[in-house]
Amino acid sequence: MDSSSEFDTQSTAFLDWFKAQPGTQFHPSLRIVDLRDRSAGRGIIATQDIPPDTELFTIPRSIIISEETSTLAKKLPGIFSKDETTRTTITNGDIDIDLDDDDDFEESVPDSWLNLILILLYESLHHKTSKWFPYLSILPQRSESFNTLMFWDDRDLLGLSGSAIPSKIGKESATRMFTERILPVVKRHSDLFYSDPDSGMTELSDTALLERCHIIGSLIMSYAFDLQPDQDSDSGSEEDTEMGENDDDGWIEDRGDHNGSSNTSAHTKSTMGMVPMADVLNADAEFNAHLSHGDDSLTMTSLREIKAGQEVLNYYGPLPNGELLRRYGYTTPKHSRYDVVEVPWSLVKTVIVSDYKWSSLPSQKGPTMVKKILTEIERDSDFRFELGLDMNNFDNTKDNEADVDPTANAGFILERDSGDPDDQGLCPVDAKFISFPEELVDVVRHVVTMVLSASDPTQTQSKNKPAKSKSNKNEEVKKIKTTTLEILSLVVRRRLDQYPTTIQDDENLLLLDKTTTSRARMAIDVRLGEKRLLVEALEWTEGKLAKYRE
Ligand SMILES: C[S@@+](CC[C@H](N)C(=O)[O-])C[C@H]1O[C@@H](n2cnc3c(N)ncnc32)[C@H](O)[C@@H]1O
Repeated sequence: MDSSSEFDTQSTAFLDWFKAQPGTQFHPSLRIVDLRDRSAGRGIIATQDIPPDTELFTIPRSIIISEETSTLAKKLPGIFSKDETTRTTITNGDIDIDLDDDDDFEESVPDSWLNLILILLYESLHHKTSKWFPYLSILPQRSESFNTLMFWDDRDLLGLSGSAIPSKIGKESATRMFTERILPVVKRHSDLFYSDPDSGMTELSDTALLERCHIIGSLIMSYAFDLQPDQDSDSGSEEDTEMGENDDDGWIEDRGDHNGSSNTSAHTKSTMGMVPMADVLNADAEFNAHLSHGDDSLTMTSLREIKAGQEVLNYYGPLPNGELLRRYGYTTPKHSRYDVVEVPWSLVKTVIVSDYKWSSLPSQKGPTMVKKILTEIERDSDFRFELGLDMNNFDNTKDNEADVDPTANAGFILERDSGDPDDQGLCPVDAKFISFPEELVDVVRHVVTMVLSASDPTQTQSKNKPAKSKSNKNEEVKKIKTTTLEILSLVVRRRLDQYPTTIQDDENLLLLDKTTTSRARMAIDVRLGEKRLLVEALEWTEGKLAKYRE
């Protein structure tokens, strides 16, 4: 059988299996299709126009793979008990494992992500006899099937030089966690995990098991859903929850980050599950379908009319392309509205101390004075807190440095004002850069004020200095503002310099280089999007400066 007919046969077997499960529904105007020609795997399209608010498909909770339905969870109740005695906190790509006093973590792995890895590991080792066999058959099972950053080699990752995204892959911390939390469970219960005589599977080596854990971990990251208890019984307005909006901030995202790289605690009340059919949908920043979580079933509904031939699209959240690539292994033009650039505090400091020409300071003493002011700010924990320099908000690789220098991981995130998608899944307004992060502006302004006043003779001389006139004061405020903007402009330029290629290079590569492989192309999308954001920030800053200079 050639690859395309095998692909279609598996899709058909899966659809037949799905329809045969009690409680499922599948709209007759939908078809599962092969989108591999545009590197999008399987997807679902409408075969006829589908009106808004139509139930596209319904998935009973009984066919979701989760702790509630898994055989393994029933066989090892101790491990899957809700009585949690260990805690895994995931922050910025680093994972702290906080073991119970008796260190008996093996019998109690509470983390919903780890639980689902164990469950899927068990199901994959019992593939042929699993009640989910047709579903498991359409899920990616080999590392070559993934484009998520976890599986990129060093050469692929070179394409992302300059971007902060490679520092968030977290492969080592995931390996450590699998070694400490998954492998001991599998070894202790090898009779269960390798009990399927049809699989012909002998016990896997540690290396092979770890490889499987990475594949399943990545599968969960890009396919699993956070299962909310029952949205319909929420206290919020029913219409809102049905439309998939929560009360405070718009769209509920079905997916958390389960690879340890956002400020997500993996220790949440909701469980995670693999939801057949819902995970056949691809997604984009503009989408036309939404999954709502009912008591007994989950329902995918159309948010607006879906024309015949159009793809049904879900939503993974307001993710920048770098993050979309890391978690899901693809990029789209629409997601670039959410692109971000990280600016480390160390770069801001270099600009303030070495790059910026402080015209009001004597040339020899200047840098020493600026350095002294910065050191005082950094030493004072109140100041650090006030100016946002206590944030360990990115770059998980610098743990040891953080012990010595509490500002080692501090930084700022530049982004556009992008708004939320509306209730039809559309983004009606263009995303625009409208300001630097408040903390960055505050800290630069603070340093500027201190440096300027330290170098102003009227501030440092006598006790009976003359009171400043109003116009002098205005001049002073203007000087602080322009200096702050000039420094910010330099910061952006220096940040741009950190990318080995220019925007023009990248645009030419996209247009001219026909040999560009798909990973190389996605890397260009990420770095180009980030550089375009920086240029927008630069133009915004220069526009402001021009106004002040007038
Ligand atoms: C939940 S699955 C969707 C079904 C998937 N296409 C398949 O063949 O099984 C998520 C994965 O689909 C792919 N995907 C989702 N949306 C996409 C898009 N707009 N363009 C390209 N690939 C997409 C990515 O590989 C992602 O990790």
